[in-house]
Amino acid sequence: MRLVRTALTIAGSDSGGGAGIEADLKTFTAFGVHGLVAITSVTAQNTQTVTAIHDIPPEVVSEQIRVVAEDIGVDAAKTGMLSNAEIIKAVAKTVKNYDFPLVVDPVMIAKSGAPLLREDAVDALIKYILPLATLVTPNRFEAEKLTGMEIRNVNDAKLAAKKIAEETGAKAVIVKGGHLEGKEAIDVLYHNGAYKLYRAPKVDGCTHGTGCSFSAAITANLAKGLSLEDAVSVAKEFITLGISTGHKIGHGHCPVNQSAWIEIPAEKWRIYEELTRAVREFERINPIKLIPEVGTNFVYALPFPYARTKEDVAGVKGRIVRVGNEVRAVGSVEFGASDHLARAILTFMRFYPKYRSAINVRYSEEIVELAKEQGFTVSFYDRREEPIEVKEKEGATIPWGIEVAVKRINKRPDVIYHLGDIGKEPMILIFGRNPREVLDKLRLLI
Ligand SMILES: Nc1ncnc2c1ncn2[C@@H]1O[C@H](COP(=O)(O)OP(=O)(O)OP(=O)(O)O)[C@@H](O)[C@H]1O
Ligand SMILES: Cc1ncc(COP(=O)(O)O)c(N)n1
Repeated sequence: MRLVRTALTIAGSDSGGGAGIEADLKTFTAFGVHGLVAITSVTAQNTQTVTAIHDIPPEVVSEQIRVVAEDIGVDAAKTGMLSNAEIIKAVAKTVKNYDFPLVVDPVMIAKSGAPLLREDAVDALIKYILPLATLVTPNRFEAEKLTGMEIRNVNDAKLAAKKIAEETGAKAVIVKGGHLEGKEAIDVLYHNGAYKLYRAPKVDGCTHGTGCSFSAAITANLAKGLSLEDAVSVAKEFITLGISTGHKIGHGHCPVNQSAWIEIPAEKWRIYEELTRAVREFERINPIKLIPEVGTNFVYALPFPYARTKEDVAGVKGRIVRVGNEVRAVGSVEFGASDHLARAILTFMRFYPKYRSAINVRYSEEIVELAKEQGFTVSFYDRREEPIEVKEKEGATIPWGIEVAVKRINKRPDVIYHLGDIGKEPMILIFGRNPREVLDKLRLLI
């Protein structure tokens, strides 16, 4: 028996790696599904434009489907850019020979505005492909084209989803809300005579390849045996994360980040292990004199572009404190466990993204002097110079202070200190790329 699930994408290639089969394969990988491909068309494309389209002969498209289906087996498939009526007919004829679920993303126009389906092929799509669909995933404009209706809101989307299902014989339809007005991206699923809404906050980010990646995520999860409703739920979470964490590459619409889905959990585990080890080492060093009244924290943030809020920064729950003659971590390493130091590292990372770890220790003039003698770059901020509007804003002091200290010198600081204020203990912060580097610097100060 084959243990790994497989998903097939029948779609066009995007040389920019943002949409099409490239997006589909990355998405399949993110879900641990083995990806198979049948390329329909090769596009010369970047984030701004499509400059050339070379369609693959229909019999070659069919043959790609046949060979993988017969040798490897297909657990679920999707279609993307089908380009012309001949390819559509060939794909329909071939997929009919198999009984895998088929997700149809009725791709018509690229984000950049280029047509990806010939005008005269829309009828063929409706006639030959949609009746075979387990699910059709039109966006607002595609749903308008398929129904002839105008879609402005969720109610219109509901009517359109039902109309497409009833008129084409598709088993289910989801009208996507990425292009509808409003603060939320609401997708409307019509399946078995009932509606289900999928909601997510509309995020500012990278949207090239959203439709491809969303339908590929549904396909991967159908291949893994999830119900249609559950597969859509996971895909919705996946696409929202992918849009918000997209790398801003190119000069047009930047692409969805499919790897965030696996990279973030993998990085979190690595961070947890490294920081836990470093905290144990810190306890072993037992630097009693370095522990401030408020305790020490030791933090390690997710890499760029994933470090955004304190929940993306690991720290020690309850901090590290003095217990008699010993230095002890109160709780274990957790994401979201630090507030102050998390804000400090997030600000530092805006200037030096590779410097993801920090520790705070008791202030003393000797340590600042020792740091300078060791050749560390030292900077500071003065809480008494904090502007009133910053003082009044909850949680704004530390980001302000770190920014002031970083900008004070034109070199990356290893150490930043402040002398405190009324009711605020003075403090020294040590920065490094990782907890090991922070500990190495700290050792030189003992
Ligand atoms: N800015 C956004 N924030 C959150 N979710 C979004 C955003 N834009 C689109 N989505 C979601 O992404 C998925 C794809 O929807 P969209 O309407 O963008 O598809 P599409 O237009 O077919 O994409 P493409 O243009 O890549 O083909 C849907 O779940 C949609 O709700
Ligand atoms: C080969 C191919 N397939 C699909 C899309 C649609 O994606 P988008 O609308 O995000 O550009 C594309 N641009 N290129």
